[in-house]
Amino acid sequence: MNEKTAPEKFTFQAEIKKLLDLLSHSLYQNREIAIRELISNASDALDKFRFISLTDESAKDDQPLEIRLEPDSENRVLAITDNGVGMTHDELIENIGTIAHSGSLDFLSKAAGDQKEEVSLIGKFGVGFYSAFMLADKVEVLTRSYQDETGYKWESDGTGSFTIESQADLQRGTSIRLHLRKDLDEYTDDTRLKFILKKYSTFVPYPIKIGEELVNDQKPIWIEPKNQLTQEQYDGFYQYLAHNGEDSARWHLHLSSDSPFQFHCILYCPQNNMELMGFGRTEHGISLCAKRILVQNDNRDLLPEYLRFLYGLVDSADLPLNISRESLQDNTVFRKIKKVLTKRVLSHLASIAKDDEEKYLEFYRQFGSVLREGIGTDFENRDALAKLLRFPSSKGSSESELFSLEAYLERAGEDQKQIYYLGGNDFNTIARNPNLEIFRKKGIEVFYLEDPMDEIVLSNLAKFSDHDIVSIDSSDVKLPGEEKADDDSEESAEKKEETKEPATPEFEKVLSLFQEELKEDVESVTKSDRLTDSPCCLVMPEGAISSQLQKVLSMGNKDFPTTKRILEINPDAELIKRLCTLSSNNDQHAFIKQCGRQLFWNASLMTGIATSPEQITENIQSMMEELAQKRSPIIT
Ligand SMILES: Nc1ncnc2c1ncn2[C@@H]1O[C@H](COP(=O)(O)OP(=O)(O)OP(=O)(O)O)[C@@H](O)[C@H]1O
Repeated sequence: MNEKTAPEKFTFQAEIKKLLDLLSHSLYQNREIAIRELISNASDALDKFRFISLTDESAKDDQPLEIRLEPDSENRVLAITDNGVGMTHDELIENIGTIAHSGSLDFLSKAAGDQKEEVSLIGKFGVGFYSAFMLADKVEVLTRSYQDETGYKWESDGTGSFTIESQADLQRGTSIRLHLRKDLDEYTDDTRLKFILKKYSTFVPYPIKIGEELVNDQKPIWIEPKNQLTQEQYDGFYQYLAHNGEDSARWHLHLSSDSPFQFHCILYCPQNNMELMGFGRTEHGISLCAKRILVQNDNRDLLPEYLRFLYGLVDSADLPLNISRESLQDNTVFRKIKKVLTKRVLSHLASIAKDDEEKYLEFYRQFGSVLREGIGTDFENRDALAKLLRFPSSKGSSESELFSLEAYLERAGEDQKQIYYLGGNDFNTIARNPNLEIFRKKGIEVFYLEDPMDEIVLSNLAKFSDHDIVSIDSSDVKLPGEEKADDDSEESAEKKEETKEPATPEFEKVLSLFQEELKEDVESVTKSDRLTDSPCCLVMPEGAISSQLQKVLSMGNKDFPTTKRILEINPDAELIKRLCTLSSNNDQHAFIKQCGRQLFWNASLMTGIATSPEQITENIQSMMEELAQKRSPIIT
């Protein structure tokens, strides 16, 4: 099918039309990144071809893989050409007629609104190719796939449609021909182009030529000794790998090893966590090379999921070149490299924390939400990960002051055998929770967990440095000193009972009236040892999960069985003392029950589990009416 056919005409998706409009009219501040995007696509196409030719004998040829820039100032055309995989007819339609990532348009519309540097993130969202229209008012793509005899020409002026027609005599690969916009003649100027290439594409691992002149040195910096590399070189390589608009990484880790297996590696931690910015789960992987040859550019198995935010490259002479993705995971060297990298990253984080806690916290505020996932998945490195966790606590003044489990234990008394936490909607609400009263009185620190994921992480961890980690809204929480009596012997249980003040018959009566009123709603009503001021609080029965966790789990599943709480009553609270004095009078029992119900509702409101606002308001109103009647018995 070599004879010329009539061009087929296609209309761009509506989304793409909007995108093209934005790219050509609004996002003009940093047009040079379009060159970077097109070079990056060319480099990807060369990677793909190199990988295919490793396993497919028929694809091999002697042509050196390279990228060429051909400026034609007379016709004001710049061509960017590669001899990579090329595209078939269907690939052309599929790859450059649809948007890969649905969020990209929204993002770009916002970026166009404030003209900020976010526009340099274009490449992240699969709109790389379309940036060609920032430079050109007509773009031609001449391409022939390595699998095809026929080549094709794609053409568009970026307004609403594109055409595709077959094209004879094309070499394998792709040539993007940019018909430059008015006033953009500089993009046919060699010096200007060299400047742009040096800025963005130094580390592209293929020769980039302008005419016959080589303009990048493709130096594999990862095999160089660390002390011979400059920060600029590390930054440049980071920009090349990450493509995220950041000038430099938060930190990098350069590792080299010769035995028991050989590998070189540079890992970079970005400044920002894109997941926090609402871009969904991070999808990029690590570039994997065997003897400097790229085997995969987005390997996601080389690091555990909870380190997915890292960018980097790993090169090992001990890895086979032509190995499938699946069997790579079973490869012994691959698995060992993964193990070493994980340990080294965690120890690097520990050393940052040791040297400069504030710097570590800056990292943790960005990536802690991803890192902590490891507690539930990486049992081998659990201890190291646990030391890297940080949480707000009663020692801080807001949710942004974070503390480690180790620092917590350093402050705890010697007789404290448990680590305490309390979950809740936000820092201030947690701080007002009556369950904390005894802890505050005794000066015992409690972690305040406003993020339910933190609670899942801590209940998953369960123990740290021989200390049980417990939620203080559990009925079996032990205060320091109490644990000693917790050896199940009857003798010690009796002693414990003896030290408690016996409940008065009046108080017992109040409890039994409350119990009668609330028998459907609570597990039991008991005397509290943890309250100092408030009249009551709700706690979870022994062994049950915490209130906050229960709330989160029932949000995801309406049928999740709710555990009935225990209502603890403080005999020293003013209100309770007064109810005790009324308890011998049978006529007052209905009122005591009404108070018991309202106290239960109040505690439910504090815990964020109240479900019947209309009943709560009705009850308060009827009590108010009664009070008002006493104050003003006659209506005039
Ligand atoms: N020079 C090229 N050779 C072969 N295929 C190409 C070339 N340029 C683009 N493509 C194809 O077009 C697709 C879309 O390119 P585009 O730059 O818009 O997004 P992307 O490269 O997939 O995403 P990103 O820019 O985030 O890397 C590519 O995935 C690739 O399949």
